[in-house]
Amino acid sequence: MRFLKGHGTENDFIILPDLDDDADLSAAFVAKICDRRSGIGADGVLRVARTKQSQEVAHHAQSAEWFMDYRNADGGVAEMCGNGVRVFARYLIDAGLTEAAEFSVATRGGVRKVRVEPNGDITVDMGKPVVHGESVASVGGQEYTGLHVDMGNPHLACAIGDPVVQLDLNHQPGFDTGVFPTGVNIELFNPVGTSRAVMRVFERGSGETRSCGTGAVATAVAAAHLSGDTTGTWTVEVVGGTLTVILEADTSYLSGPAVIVASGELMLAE
Ligand SMILES: N[C@@H](CCC[C@H](N)C(=O)O)C(=O)O
Repeated sequence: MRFLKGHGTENDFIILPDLDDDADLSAAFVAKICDRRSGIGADGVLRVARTKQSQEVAHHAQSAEWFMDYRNADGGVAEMCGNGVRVFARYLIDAGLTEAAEFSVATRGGVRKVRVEPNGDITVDMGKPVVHGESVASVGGQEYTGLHVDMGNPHLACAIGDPVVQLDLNHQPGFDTGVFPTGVNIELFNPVGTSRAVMRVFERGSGETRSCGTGAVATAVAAAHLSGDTTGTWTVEVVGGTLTVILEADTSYLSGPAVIVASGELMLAE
């Protein structure tokens, strides 16, 4: 099986072109190839399939030719991945599977519009974030209150006073399983002024990653919320780089770099 490797602000993915939707990826196989010692190593897998041939999203075939089938590093399925969509778009362009500068990608969380910027960055229309209220995460014995934001996938974005660089994110943070029965992506951030945040993230199914696109938007929403705002432009600094988030009344945008760094033949079998 052919694979490629790419990343968006160091949120890294294995890309599996499966254009006719023939592969049946097991969770164990995904976990095996994402293992950083015995596999290729990645935060997740982006399987590329034709929307019309993928039963679970075939109803989106009129709006988007390609389906991003996203899997976390533990093999679990997720609805959306913001950096994943950007890297997926970069792959479609590089592989000549699309020639347009603006196109749509189908995900389990809905159809996402993508645009290539003149500087090569890729912007995704992430849709309208849905704010559900507050909940609590616990990290290293400390409890942090945050905002529950739905970006197609679940997030708890917590503004904290302690410097995020000092957090130990080697272990699963605690969270309210009554509020998040299928797990949650937890962002911890330090607001800097009125339009910047420094963020770390512990992703559902992948552990601490160096960036998370849906998490960056959730962080911008939570940061804006602190000052009673719902719109504005935010710079979100993650461990692996910098993302720009624009919050509008009806939608949100995520922008940043996305690159393909390698391709090869996978020797590991299902
Ligand atoms: N890294 C992603 C989010 C990937 C999915 C997430 N771990 C989940 O389970 O919801 C991003 O860039 O948004």
